[in-house]
Amino acid sequence: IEKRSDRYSNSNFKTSTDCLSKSTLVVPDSRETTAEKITVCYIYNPDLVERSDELPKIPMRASMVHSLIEAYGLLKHMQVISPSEATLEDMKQFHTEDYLHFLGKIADEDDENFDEESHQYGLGYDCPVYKEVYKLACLVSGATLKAVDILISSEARIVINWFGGWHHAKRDSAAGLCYVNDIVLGIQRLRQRFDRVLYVDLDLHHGDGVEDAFCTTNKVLTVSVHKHSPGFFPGTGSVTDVGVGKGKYYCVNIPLHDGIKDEQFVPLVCRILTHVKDRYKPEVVVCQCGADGIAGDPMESFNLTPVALMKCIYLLLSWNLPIMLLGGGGYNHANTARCWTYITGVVLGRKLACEIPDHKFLMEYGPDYELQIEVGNMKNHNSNEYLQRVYRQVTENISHIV
Ligand SMILES: O=C(CCc1ccccc1NC(=O)c1cccc(C(F)(F)F)c1)NO
Ligand SMILES: [Zn+2]
Repeated sequence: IEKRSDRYSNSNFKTSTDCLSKSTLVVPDSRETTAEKITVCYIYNPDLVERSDELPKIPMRASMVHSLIEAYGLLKHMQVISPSEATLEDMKQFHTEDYLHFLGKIADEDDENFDEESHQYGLGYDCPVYKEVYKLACLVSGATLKAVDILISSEARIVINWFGGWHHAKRDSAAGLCYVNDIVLGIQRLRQRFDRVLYVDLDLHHGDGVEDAFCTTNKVLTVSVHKHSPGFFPGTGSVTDVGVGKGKYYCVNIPLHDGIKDEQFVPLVCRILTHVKDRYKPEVVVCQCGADGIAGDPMESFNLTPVALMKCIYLLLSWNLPIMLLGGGGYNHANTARCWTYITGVVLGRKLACEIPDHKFLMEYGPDYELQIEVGNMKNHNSNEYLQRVYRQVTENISHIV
């Protein structure tokens, strides 16, 4: 029986010239083990995907992610769990009644123009108003809450919800394409069972909605690594942003500039996460795996490959704590599907073929039709001196964690 500490142990962390990139993690094919002892739950149902497909700015992305995971034959190695919709009561644990009622009103009344009211709830250009938005909010929140229930009941210790991770939403408004903050709702519920929650945000953007929700408490430690440049959304998340009151030093921000590559990103993030683990001793981990920092994303910011995200997640998995993996940004839909499918494969300890298998969306993966993503070659504005300075400031902040 393969133990989790074996599957994700560093000794297993072999790199090899696999198709994904020159240094790729190759874990022993789990067929070698007599039986998979590690249960991985995958949150999915057709409604959740259909509604997520309707999200403005990422049309059909959810279907592409799920279809690629299915095409690689990974569903049979996971417990596929169908979530129910969150209730108004569930969402009121974070969001205001006014905001939720407004979302609900959009669904009920027809083409009444909500223009003036919309803006006070952050709806409009960045977060377009659309009829089914309340339904989406219930499904997405329900999915993450279901994932949390699985961790709380110890049914599994690894749960994946690629349809969640909407880290910008505020208690009384939508923001940055996020209509409901499923992550905050999930962490609030985790706190009913776990004393110390670690939140890690790997998305290109600062996880401001989650940080704001927990910046005054030491019961949730948020770590966000993100692009931090003048005028880049949301603009928060500087290294001096450490939290307030009892939460002071329990917000960790790793601000980066354009062009960072795996080789700089992985050591910086993994060293910081290791310091955080040693000092904070979290009991459960939530990781937002936004893929808009991957090379080829229209955000055109970072030069990461999926291997970078995978190596950070692999470190988190090696801690042998209950963990929830969530989606997030990612606007090159094929690359986002490639990234999250690759991560799903690694979590399962399965090597994936380089060739994208034939499936409904195969044409989206041309012209190479490969799982690998070419390393980006945008100019790197992160000097080693800059990264050293950030690392020193962050570790100095972390040293105050008791
Ligand atoms: O990815 C995000 C939110 C990104 C965002 C924040 C605020 C306003 C708009 C956006 N999203 C975009 O700008 C966006 C979304 C989809 C596709 C594009 C594209 F133009 F880069 F393709 C851009 N958070 O993790
Ligand atoms: Zn993002």
